[in-house]
Amino acid sequence: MREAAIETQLLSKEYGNGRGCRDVTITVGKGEAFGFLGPNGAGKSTFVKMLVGLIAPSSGQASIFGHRIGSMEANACIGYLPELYRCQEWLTGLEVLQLHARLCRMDKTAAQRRIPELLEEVGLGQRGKDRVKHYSKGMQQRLGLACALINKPQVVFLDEPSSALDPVGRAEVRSILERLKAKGVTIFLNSHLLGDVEALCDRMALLNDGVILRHGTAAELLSKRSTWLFKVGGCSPFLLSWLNEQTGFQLHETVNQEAASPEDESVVWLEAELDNEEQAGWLNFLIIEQGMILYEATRKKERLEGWFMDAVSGLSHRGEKE
Ligand SMILES: Nc1ncnc2c1ncn2[C@@H]1O[C@H](COP(=O)(O)OP(=O)(O)OP(=O)(O)O)[C@@H](O)[C@H]1O
Repeated sequence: MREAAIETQLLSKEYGNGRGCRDVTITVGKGEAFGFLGPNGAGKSTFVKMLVGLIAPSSGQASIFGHRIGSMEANACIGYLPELYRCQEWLTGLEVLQLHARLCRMDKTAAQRRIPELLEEVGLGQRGKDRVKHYSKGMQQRLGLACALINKPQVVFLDEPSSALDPVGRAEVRSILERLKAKGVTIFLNSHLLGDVEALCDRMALLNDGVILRHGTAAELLSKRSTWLFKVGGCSPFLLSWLNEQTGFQLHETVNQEAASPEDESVVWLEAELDNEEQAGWLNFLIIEQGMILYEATRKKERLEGWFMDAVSGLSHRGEKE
């Protein structure tokens, strides 16, 4: 077990209106990228604000590298990019970073060395002397990231770092985060971009209505469901219902988005949700045994998106009520 970077024990925040988050217990290992997911109003920002010392918990405990959250020692280890970050538009990128370096009480010479390297790191190497008001949203967001990284934090908390960015901006932020992770920085990522979370994060938790519903690695969370596709020739409605009667798998005809439609009308794609490979093997056997042709059997990669929708559908969540 690797050293814990973030540890929380029944951490709760209850605002005057009863909202917030409740009894959150998680551990994030050093160097790990942890994704914090949840619908609007689930309590993700509230949780991060407690960890970075901006709001006081109502109950519970938490530490960053063993230091109590909100303490000078804990704050010295962290970087934070808040949601909808705005910097002073009248300053240049360079000046914004100088300001943050001063706020971190960085030594002047160290700051002089660090700032150009950081601007380079976030792809603003040529634009440091331009005023922020002339930056695109993507550039402002990358400058925000640079501010969060000024003190070479061991842990960075990023609250929706890619919201409001176009696909190019998102890809840029994602590659900065990948480089940070490769350097061993612990990343705590609040995001609605499930593709980014799936690609970057080692583990993730799903928060709804202030409580954690599930947590684990993507493989652990997604392993329970898997959709299989079978390309079958010579299938008829009679054979399809026979297969369903035999197996109870609710096999049905579908369109495979990732493959061209079969030219021959007697060839179809069949889809079923299966628990394991044995069930797929059994279906392969029955298809062939009944004289059909099995061209292909493939497992569709489950996207986190589908899992997220399933996990929160039918549940009340606070975003709906607002
Ligand atoms: N200062 C506050 N006072 C009262 N209620 C608050 C306060 N801040 C947040 N809330 C409420 O607490 C709940 C959790 O809010 P929070 O911003 O933490 O959710 P979130 O998961 O980050 O949402 P989003 O994805 O929309 O940013 C919401 O119902 C919100 O309205």
